[in-house]
Amino acid sequence: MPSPRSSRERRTGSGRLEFLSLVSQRSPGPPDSPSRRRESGGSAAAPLPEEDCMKLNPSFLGIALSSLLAIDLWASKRLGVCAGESSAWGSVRPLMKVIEVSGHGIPWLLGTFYGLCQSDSSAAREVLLNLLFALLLDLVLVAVVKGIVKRRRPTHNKMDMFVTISVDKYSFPSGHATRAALVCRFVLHHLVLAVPLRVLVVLWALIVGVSRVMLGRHNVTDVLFGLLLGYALYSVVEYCWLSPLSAPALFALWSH
Ligand SMILES: CC(C)=CCC/C(C)=C/CC/C(C)=C/COP(=O)(O)O
Repeated sequence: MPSPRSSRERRTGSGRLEFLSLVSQRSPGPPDSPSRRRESGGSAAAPLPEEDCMKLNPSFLGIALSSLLAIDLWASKRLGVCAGESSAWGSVRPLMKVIEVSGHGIPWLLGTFYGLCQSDSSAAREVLLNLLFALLLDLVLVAVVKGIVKRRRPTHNKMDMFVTISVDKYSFPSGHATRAALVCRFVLHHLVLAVPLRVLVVLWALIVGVSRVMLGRHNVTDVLFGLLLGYALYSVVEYCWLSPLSAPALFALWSH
């Protein structure tokens, strides 16, 4: 009966044992070709491609991210209570859609542009011009991140949104959430409002965020990241603040 060792060892003329590597016994070809798989007979000795090894030994970060993703998908599905007319809170869907329009890019862009054309004080023009710049920057940033991440919207989402652009088939981050956080910080910094109104502005931003998940448009992490991104974006807008001194040509366009 041949010993198990004999299949992997060969005696040379000098009597020394020469170890044959399994790799050298295999036929040439790509590492994971069907012929190679057939020859190895699926035995445990065949080395795995590097990416498979990584799947078998996921890092702590990998496990944490997969768990977060699983919780995110589960929570988003449960919270998507207005995703359709027949959903648990389907009757609230029309109200959620009004909130959706209140955070949409078109009314904000058109409203700011209209205000800019109507304003007769240079201080108001400066604020509105910067708001317009902030809204455009937000649209571009969200489109770039959506295009890079390419995360699909939740499967329970009904794609019946008011005016979208091509990247809006993706969900990460929520454009409504970034805009709500950005506009909220902008308004709180540049408009003198009574405390109840300031509270209302913050509530509006939070409700816009929550409504994205309830409508089934987004997962929870899309909205949380969107709110953070919009919050951070306001700091960029403040840093790049346009004034008659820094952008005289732009202000000359709007002076009557
Ligand atoms: C000037 C210009 C290109 C305007 C485009 C305005 C527009 C269609 C914005 C899209 C707003 C939108 C539907 C964002 C998606 O929000 P999510 O919260 O669903 O990510």
